[in-house]
Amino acid sequence: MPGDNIVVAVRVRPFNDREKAMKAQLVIEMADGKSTGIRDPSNMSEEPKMFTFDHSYWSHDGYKTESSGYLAPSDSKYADQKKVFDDLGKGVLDNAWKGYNCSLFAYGQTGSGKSYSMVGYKENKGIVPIVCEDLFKRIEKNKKKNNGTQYEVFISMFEIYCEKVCGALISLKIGR
Ligand SMILES: Nc1ncnc2c1ncn2[C@@H]1O[C@H](COP(=O)(O)OP(=O)(O)OP(=O)(O)O)[C@@H](O)[C@H]1O
Repeated sequence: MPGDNIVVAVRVRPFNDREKAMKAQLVIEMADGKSTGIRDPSNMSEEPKMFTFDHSYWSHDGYKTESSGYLAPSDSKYADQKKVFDDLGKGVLDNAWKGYNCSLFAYGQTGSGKSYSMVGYKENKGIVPIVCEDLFKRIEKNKKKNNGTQYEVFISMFEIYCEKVCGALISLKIGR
């Protein structure tokens, strides 16, 4: 979001096969795109504990799989990859163009959906590839307009796993 220094968002993904097989109970609710409620699974009738974020993305259900494989909203509540990019990625890109250093940080337990939101899978591209595509498209467009302008793009990507920091762009032979 341009103008904001820090934007915090949470996203709830669909149940995976393991969770479905164990008949996992849904304890999260998101009513208005900002608030996230968490219920105590041992006492579902109790009021949920409420938290407010810049964005609370409901991606648990309310989607259809298009023939391309893209998960598109079938319900207005569902936040697809485009919505997440429009809200979070576009601001990063706009600020990068203004010359600010920008960071995206995803946090969550294993399998919670960090890679899905950040990088994405196949047709469901995440924030990083869409930002890169848009960035290089805009560079190409500007290059045509301003003859001779040189552009340099620097990017770094890290994974912090079990408190160890690994460069995510280095060769697999050198890294993990
Ligand atoms: N919003 C979503 N919609 C549909 N599927 C999702 C969503 N988020 C995650 N998934 C699916 O859940 C699984 C786990 O997601 P992902 O790989 O992004 O987790 P992760 O947090 O990066 O895990 P790890 O820390 O182990 O790398 C994947 O199969 C992914 O496709």
